[in-house]
Amino acid sequence: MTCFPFLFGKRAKSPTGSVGNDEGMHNVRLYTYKELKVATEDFSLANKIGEGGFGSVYKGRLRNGKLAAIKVLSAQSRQGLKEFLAETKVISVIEHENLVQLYGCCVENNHRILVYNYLENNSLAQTLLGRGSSSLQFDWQSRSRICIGIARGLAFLHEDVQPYIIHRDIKASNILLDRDLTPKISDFGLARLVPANMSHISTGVAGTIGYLAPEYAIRGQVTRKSDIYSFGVLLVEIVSGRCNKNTKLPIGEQYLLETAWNLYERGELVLLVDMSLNGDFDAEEACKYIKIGLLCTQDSPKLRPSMSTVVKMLMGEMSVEDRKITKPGLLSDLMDPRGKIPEKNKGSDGLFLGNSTTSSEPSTVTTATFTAQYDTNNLSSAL
Ligand SMILES: Nc1ncnc2c1ncn2[C@@H]1O[C@H](COP(=O)(O)OP(=O)(O)OP(=O)(O)O)[C@@H](O)[C@H]1O
Repeated sequence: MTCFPFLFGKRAKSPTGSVGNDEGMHNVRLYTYKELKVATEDFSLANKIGEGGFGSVYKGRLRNGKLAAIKVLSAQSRQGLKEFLAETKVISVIEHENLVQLYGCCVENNHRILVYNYLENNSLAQTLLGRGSSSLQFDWQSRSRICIGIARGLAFLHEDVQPYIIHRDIKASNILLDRDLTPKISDFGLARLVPANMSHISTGVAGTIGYLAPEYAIRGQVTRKSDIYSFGVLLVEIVSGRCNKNTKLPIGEQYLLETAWNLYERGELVLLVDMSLNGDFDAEEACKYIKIGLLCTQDSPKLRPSMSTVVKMLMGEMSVEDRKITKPGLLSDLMDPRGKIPEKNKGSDGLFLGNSTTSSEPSTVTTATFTAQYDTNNLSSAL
């Protein structure tokens, strides 16, 4: 294995994680294609563990004996060498207990391959929300630990990394679990760096519709607050053990957030807690978590708490009760019965106006890229 040092500027450190080192130097490990080929037994089907939007993922054993998840980026998601290495450098210096560690990459010829720490217990999508396909048991304590861990990882990206990172694709399939069910946020490296003093960046939208904040889904407006919205959806999924949408349920109960809001209004939030816990949970805490989920998904980005506040609320260091909770922003509310977004819900320039106030933080507007992927006039099939 070849190891090349890259020069880095000085980066901040946090008590729970680190970004870079004081010497300003960091090694990005460059793997040869041959080593990764050997590690994955020629990228065999037997070693293929997943397929995502960016390419295929293989399990492999590296020469040093460590297991790795080896993500082979598809031709469409391949960047030029310079950009790829720049991004890899940024990602590989970020270390936190709740983030998947990037070991290094391979850039030989046209190959663009990322090598990550391998997590034994799959994603939350395949386990907790995987409808009995996993033997893992998630009692209330482990769910609570998972929620707090994800919140910490995201708070680290949002508030400790300089310049901060917006994940843009927080969802159950991007939360991997290690042997002890410690959650690790994956794919954060595929987000783009947003310099604190920069107002806009323009890149493709990578989110999954059910987790998207309305302002993101309609205007392609990406801020830390849109990540916080997605986290709120995920939080309610973890407590309820349900996916954000279930078409098998009667109309009116299909959208998890809508159900959560209705139950909140009726003072019956406890009914949303996963029945598979058989009542063995701290009801007050579970309801508090759902309330935090509702706060995170408020229609107005301004009303959503920061991730460090969310961590404090989850840990009981800050009260949720003194916060006014209004109806969450629901994309389904903006559509007419045919699944179209009426003109009145869009701005004069074709952007959604809704009833939200403008986010106070710099945002990313990627409307053109977004509409290329999802027809915003017909979101019902995607929702
Ligand atoms: N570090 C890892 N350790 C173990 N398994 C992993 C790791 N990274 C990815 N996987 C597996 O590969 C699958 C695909 O991952 P990937 O991140 O490419 O796509 P995704 O998150 O499922 O979808 P999308 O690309 O739409 O976000 C995951 O669901 C998981 O099962």
